[in-house]
Amino acid sequence: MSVSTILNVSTAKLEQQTHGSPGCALWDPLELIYRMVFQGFYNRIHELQIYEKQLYGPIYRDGLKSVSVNTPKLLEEIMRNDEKFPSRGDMSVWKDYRDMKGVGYGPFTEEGDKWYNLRVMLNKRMLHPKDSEQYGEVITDVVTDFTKRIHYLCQCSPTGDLVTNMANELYLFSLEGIASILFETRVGCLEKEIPAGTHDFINAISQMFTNSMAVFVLPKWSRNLLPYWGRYIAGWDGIFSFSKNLIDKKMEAIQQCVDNSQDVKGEYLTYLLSNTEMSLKDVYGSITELLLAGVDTTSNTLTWTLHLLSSHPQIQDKLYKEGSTFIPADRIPTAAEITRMPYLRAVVKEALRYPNLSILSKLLFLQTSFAFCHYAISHDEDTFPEPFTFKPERWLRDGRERPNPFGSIPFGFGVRGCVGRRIAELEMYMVLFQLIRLFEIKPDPTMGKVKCISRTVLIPDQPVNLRFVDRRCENAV
Ligand code: HEM
Repeated sequence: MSVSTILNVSTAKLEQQTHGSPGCALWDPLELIYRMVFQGFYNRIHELQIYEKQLYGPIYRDGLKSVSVNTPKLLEEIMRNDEKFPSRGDMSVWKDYRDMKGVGYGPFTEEGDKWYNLRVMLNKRMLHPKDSEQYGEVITDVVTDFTKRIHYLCQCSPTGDLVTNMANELYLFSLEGIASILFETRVGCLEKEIPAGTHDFINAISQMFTNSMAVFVLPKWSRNLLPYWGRYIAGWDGIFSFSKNLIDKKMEAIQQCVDNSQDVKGEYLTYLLSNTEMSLKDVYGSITELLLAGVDTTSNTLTWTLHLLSSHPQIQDKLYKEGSTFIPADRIPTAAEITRMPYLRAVVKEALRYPNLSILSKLLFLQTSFAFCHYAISHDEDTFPEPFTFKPERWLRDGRERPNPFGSIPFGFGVRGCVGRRIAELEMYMVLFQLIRLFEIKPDPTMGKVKCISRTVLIPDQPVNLRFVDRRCENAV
């Protein structure tokens, strides 16, 4: 059955048509529990998608009553019919905190025309490919500090070149990067001693996320009986108080300039704070949600990319050669230059497809809840020959046939797509360029084979350690 057929029938008709017709299974919620618990798919949701595709075909009604879609063509057909105000699934537990404390909504929690108006303002200076160029210098400073930290960590390691738990280091890098753009100030994540306020903020984010699943699944009446809700609220309190403090400081600085008749200079936060259509409450809500969206996503992608590069030395070599050809060794590339490096772009695009950050997304469309199985889609054999091989070349624009773009949409698509895409890409290109220029990255021989496990995103099943062999020492030998 094609998606257009589905879009043209009512939900009731869909029930009839999917029940028992070939390729369209309507399976029981109990089957889902069986798959998760007894077949062990609990932390391998991505593999479950491939398994179900083989069983039920490209489109079927799943045990949660959503219509699951798992080919690029069908995904494209639905996405291109998207509504003006697409809905982001259930964000009620995030909204509960904001309603309770009278805090503003941001792009994740806002809906309908309010969401649309917010996005119109947030997109400016962020979403256009050229917009990220203004953040080049800020990111270069963060990258420079990060490479110093890598040198320092290597020196502290017994072999002189090992960094353990890269995900943790890249989390600090991503938080410092996005915070320095959003707050227009550094927050000290890459210092040897992380400042206490920043440390508390990192703990608050972790506390909020750790308790959110329990808060989401447990009934509301249990909130005052069990500890999760209290911890979840305390997490959010810590997150908002950190953001508010930095935004208020910026506001004071702007006010001082205005009082002294000086020009107000600044970037994103200054623009939002000076925007008369945005209340201070909107700014607190939006900046906080942008911040949360921009840390794990970027750091997880970087962890996978570096792991893949360490296990594919030929690809790493090509990347190094591209960098040396494009930019002289004594110069750091500008944001405009780095976004023009085809192989670097292809490596990041392939890393975003291959372990695949976002495995599942939901969309409510014409009263039908769709579940897009991104892992199955981005491993579709017709679109990606050898889908389980890391092959950046498939994305090069050198005359070869390129895959259907809907085969991999790591940043989403359309008006509700990722607002931070250009910033994330710039951060990733910059830090990868510098790391590959300075080091040859090798796997830690004591580690076993790294597999993917599914949480909200796909993460490695063990801490990823890497060896950073200084290219200057190598060349000297
Ligand atoms: C590798 C890094 C990143 C990836 C893979 C990623 C991916 C995504 C995806 C898949 C969505 C959902 C899109 C949809 O529903 O169609 C999204 C939404 C969003 N992202 Fe990102 N993101 C990344 C980095 C960032 C950064 C750095 C920021 C902040 C500057 C950010 C801010 C947001 C926001 C605010 C939304 C919600 C948009 C809305 O609902 O209007 N993301 N992102």
